[in-house]
Amino acid sequence: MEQLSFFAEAGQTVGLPVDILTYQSDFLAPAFSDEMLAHLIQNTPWKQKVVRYYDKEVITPRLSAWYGDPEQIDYNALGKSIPLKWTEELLQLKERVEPVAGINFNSVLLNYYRNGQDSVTWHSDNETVMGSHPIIASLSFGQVRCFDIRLKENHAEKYSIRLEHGSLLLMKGDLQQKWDHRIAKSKQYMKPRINLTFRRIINPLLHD
Ligand SMILES: O=C(O)CCC(=O)C(=O)O
Ligand SMILES: [Fe+2]
Repeated sequence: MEQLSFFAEAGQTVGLPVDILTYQSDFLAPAFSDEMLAHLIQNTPWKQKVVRYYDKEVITPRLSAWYGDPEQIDYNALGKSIPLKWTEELLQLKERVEPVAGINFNSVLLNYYRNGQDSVTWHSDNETVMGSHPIIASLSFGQVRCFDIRLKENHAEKYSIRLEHGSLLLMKGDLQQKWDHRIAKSKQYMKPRINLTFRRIINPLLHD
């Protein structure tokens, strides 16, 4: 089974299927990204989620936090947990990614991978509350980790992108419908990494 790797060279990502993913390695300046990484690690009320898998309770191998507009959206009615309110820093980042994504986001999920043992398993973000072809903007800070994708119907078709400090990955098109993605564990020494995925929850109450 062959695994292709796409490495960003001077802002160019060779061979990347651009209809589902676009990647910009140097989206945010390194000094700004350093500050943001330290700020987010320090000032986020990180939680380790427990999720039910059939009859088992599984502790997710990473920390997370969920921010959004609790006054605008009835998250409860949509089966989502109530988010924290936007911070200045998160709003600043939201404003940076929106013009590139071409949409406005109303929620962001933060993941904190403390070391190489932290990970997110194969999944797709295909919740109906985001519509069938969501655009999700993903900002990464800290340790470079590999973002793997594989076709749901043919696991042999897979690609990997190294998500760098200050990079922006846009997930779009068929990615959530036809592909799964993950951040695998690593046996190598890994420093902390923070990832932010900006999402647009479709609000039935506002008909948007
Ligand atoms: O950490 C990442 O780059 C991806 C996170 C992710 O897939 C998610 O939060 O749904
Ligand atoms: Fe995801």
